[in-house]
Amino acid sequence: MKLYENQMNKIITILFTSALFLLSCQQEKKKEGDTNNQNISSQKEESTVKDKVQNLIAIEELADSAFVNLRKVSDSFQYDMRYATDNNFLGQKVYDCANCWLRARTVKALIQANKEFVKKGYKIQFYDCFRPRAVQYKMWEVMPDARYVANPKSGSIHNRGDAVDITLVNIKTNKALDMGTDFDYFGKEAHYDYDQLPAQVQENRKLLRSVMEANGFQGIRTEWWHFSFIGEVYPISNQALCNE
Ligand SMILES: C[C@@H](N)C(=O)N[C@H](C)C(=O)O
Ligand SMILES: [Zn+2]
Repeated sequence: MKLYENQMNKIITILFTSALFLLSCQQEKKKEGDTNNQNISSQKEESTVKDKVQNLIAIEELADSAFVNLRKVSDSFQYDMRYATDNNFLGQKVYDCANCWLRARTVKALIQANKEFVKKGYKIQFYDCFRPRAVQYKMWEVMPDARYVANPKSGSIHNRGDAVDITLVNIKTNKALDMGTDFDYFGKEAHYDYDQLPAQVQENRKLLRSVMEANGFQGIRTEWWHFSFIGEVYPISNQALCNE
């Protein structure tokens, strides 16, 4: 009887130990699986980031006069391309595509300016970049006043790919800073030197202008949003807005 009990105990112990062993093997396999899944998903994330960086054009390698689609070079900017909508002073959509085309030298300077804004918690939002001359003619028909629209006969710096209409956006709230008027408000309140505005608005305008000037741009007195890159005046271009 004693012998039988001993043998039964041995069998139970062996069965129990084997069960434990099998269980721990299964858990180990599951852990391995989890780690593999984690590795695969982090590899995926890494390659998405890499693809993003690799897909961007290296601006440093381009000639200053080359035309660049800003979205292909950097993802650090924001866009509200008004002429590709009907929310503008013309009351109609005059661009088929909301691309921001500019000369490479202007893009380089904008990237530097934006880095300074980002350090302060803001980033550039574009209203307009390169503008076809045909649109300049349409604008002049509606607003034939050189304080607000450049005469299409001589052409705007926008038509040459070296001017931008911009504001600043708070990175945390994604809201545009208060500049006192909307973009393309053609009146004295939009003049850079108009001083009947809250101190904060005047500070916002100053911040925008000081960083842009420090990076090679020149503003105009009558529009707080307009900046031209200072340098050789390049010819008027026929760059197509809808190119990739
Ligand atoms: C129309 C306005 N956004 C603008 O850019 N005006 C300047 C003076 C221009 O046409 O060059
Ligand atoms: Zn402008």
